[in-house]
Amino acid sequence: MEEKEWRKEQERLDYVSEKLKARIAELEPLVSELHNQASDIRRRFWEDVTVNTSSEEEFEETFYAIKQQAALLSERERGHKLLKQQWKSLNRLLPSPYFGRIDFVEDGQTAIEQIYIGVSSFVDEDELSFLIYDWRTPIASLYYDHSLGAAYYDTPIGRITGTMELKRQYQIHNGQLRNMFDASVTIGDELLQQALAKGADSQMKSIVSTIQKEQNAIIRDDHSRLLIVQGAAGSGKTSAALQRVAYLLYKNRDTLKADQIVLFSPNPIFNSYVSTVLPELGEENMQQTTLQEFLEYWLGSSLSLEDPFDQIEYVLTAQSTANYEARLQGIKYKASEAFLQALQNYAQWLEREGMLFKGITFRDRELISGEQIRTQFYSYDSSLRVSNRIELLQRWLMQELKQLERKECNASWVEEEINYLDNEQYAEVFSKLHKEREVLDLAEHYAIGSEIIFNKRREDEGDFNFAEREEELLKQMIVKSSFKPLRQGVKKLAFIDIHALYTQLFDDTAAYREKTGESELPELWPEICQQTKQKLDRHELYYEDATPYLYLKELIEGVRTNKEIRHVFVDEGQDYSPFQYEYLKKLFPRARMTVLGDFGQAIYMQSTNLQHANSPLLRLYGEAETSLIRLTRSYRSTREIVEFTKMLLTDASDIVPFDRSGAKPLLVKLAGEEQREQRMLSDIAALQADGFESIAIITKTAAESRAAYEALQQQGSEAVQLITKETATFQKGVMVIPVYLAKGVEFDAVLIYEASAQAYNHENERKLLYTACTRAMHQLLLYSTGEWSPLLQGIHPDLYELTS
Ligand SMILES: Nc1ncnc2c1ncn2[C@@H]1O[C@H](COP(=O)(O)OP(=O)(O)OP(=O)(O)O)[C@@H](O)[C@H]1O
Repeated sequence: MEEKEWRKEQERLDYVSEKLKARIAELEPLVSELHNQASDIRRRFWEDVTVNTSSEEEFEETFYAIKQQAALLSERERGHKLLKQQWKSLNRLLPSPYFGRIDFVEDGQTAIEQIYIGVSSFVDEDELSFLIYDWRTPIASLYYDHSLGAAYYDTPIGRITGTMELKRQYQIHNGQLRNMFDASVTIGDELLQQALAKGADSQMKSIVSTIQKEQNAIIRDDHSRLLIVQGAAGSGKTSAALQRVAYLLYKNRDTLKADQIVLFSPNPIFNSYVSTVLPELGEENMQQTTLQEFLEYWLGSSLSLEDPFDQIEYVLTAQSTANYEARLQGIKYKASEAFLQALQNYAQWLEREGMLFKGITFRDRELISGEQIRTQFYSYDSSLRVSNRIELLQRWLMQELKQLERKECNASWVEEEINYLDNEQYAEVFSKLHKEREVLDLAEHYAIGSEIIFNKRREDEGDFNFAEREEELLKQMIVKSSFKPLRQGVKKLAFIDIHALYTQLFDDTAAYREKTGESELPELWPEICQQTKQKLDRHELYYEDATPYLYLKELIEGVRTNKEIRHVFVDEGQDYSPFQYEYLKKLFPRARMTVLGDFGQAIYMQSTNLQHANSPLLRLYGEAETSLIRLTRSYRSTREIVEFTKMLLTDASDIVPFDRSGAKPLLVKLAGEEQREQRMLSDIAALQADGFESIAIITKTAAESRAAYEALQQQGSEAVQLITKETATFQKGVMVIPVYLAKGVEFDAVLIYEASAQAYNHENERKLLYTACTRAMHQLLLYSTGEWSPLLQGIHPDLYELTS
């Protein structure tokens, strides 16, 4: 029976492969023909239109000929692009046309429908029979959501119910059936087992053939304004997010383009790690950025911004420096909703008083003083919002500048400057004069006419005084170009002194309370104020100040929104502050948001709990518009690693390992650093001999990474890469990496460089250690040159091996 089934399936596969090949062969000449046609049109564009502007009619004709030619070209180019896409997607299908099948009988029908599912649809010549269904079609969701028996799927016209009689998975390589499983309950664990047993890669892979039911709910969520996913380490949050992007692009293909989706990722390495998933699924990549990149862009070059990596490095290493405690309190407070509210109140206070403007100066003269601007600002109707008044102010300043510019033409420096003009500038004035002269010529005909008709003497030719006019124009030109930066400054609202407005918030406690109405302040507020001001005075900004600074800027200047973006994805969402979420919401008013994260990995001080009953995230869009999905099953690591790592968390009872077995984590105790380095190198050699290609030595900080890298090199290791915050991509191999840069990424084996009490001693280091250990897929080794970290001491000895 089984052999017969296998043969039948191989026959169908051969049939579909032949069809695919035939269609590819059919398309190939069309693709290249359209390509040739388009290049031909482009090449001969100007040969085929006769440009004639001698009369209005000829001109019109030329205009339409060009328009027609351009339309023809764009139609051919569009046609070519479409066919090429089809051709590409067929070629993508060819080696492995589908990965699943379901047999479904709709209620009230007798016929069994066989649905084969692949990465894109393929329809037979009759244009009706689907030989392959795209995994994103409504019917394909049956495959992910149901097991045998009663099943249903939702379509735009309603729910279809029926019975699923068969669910089958295939492994197909190069058109050959390699494996076939009939699944019953979940999507065959066999395929998943095989997928998870594979080695780590420097690029993430798509999970399309093994998407799990709870992940499918994330991928296909169509209704939430905000979708929050709280998922354990390795539960497939990032994978599901990328599949979701592909789904959204498919479902809304007529209205949504890839560049209307933006993904905020934790670091540049992660960007390159995930960049191949969507192309693998035949879709274009969405926009990817980090919050840092984004903040830097909006802050411009006037301030130098600390990055989150330097901030965490400070938090982890600067315990003994002065004001450390104040900085920590500052980081926390500036991330809070309370500070957000304080800034909103401050903006209201500024409606009445306290606005600060920079005067407009020109050649060391103050043309318009800050005080004048302020008086003008407060002269506007006080019921107008600050941002509206700023708009009025901007117009007023432009007018003022226009008048001042006119006056400035008579200044003595302008006359002097005329002598230094270069030829080009003269030529420009000359051509302008010439144009005026032409206008004059035209006017001449008119003047002769009117002289005769009205019997009135026209103005003398000599009335047009070239020399005088030339000087006047030259002066205007000089002043205009010197005023250009002033006008640009007004356009960019440079006259608002945001720097001083933000700084004055930190003047003293009483003033802060008065301006913001804030009552609860961090205990060390005076120190926080001092620190913040010192930094601002150096034209630098702490990372925790960046978003509030920009937020205040937006409150005053009016929000600079991006209405193009329809979907915002935030990965490692626990690392963003409530403040930052509020900011993102404001910036992308037309976007839906998907936030994926794990509070167990919240290593930054500004973290947000994603699922807590009073999580600020739940309030962001209101609970009615928010959905929360929890993922508890962890796919990345072996059962042994998950059982061990979950004990590192205080509340991890609901993390469930996927049933894949491997070696227990190994704790290696060593007498000193040199021994540790030697032992590590020999362990790495053994791991490589076992076939593990991607191995990470994870350290707590960047400083420790550098030290580890140097120590290992001294011990003779050559092929180790050091990963720093500047590293944009990584190759397979052995690398040393600080834990916060390894976020979101995974390795075959992870070696924790130093897991002693000296390295991980405090509660706030728990999540760091957890994040580091959960990067391991197959093997986890921890080293210590001293007492074991107290965070490890509570773990039951059965869950690991101990050696020295
Ligand atoms: N349904 C699935 N089928 C196959 N592999 C899966 C599936 N779900 C997750 N995985 C694999 O598990 C690993 C972890 O997935 P992913 O990185 O998406 O998890 P995550 O929740 O974002 O992890 P973390 O929060 O720890 O960064 C990846 O190797 C991914 O391919």
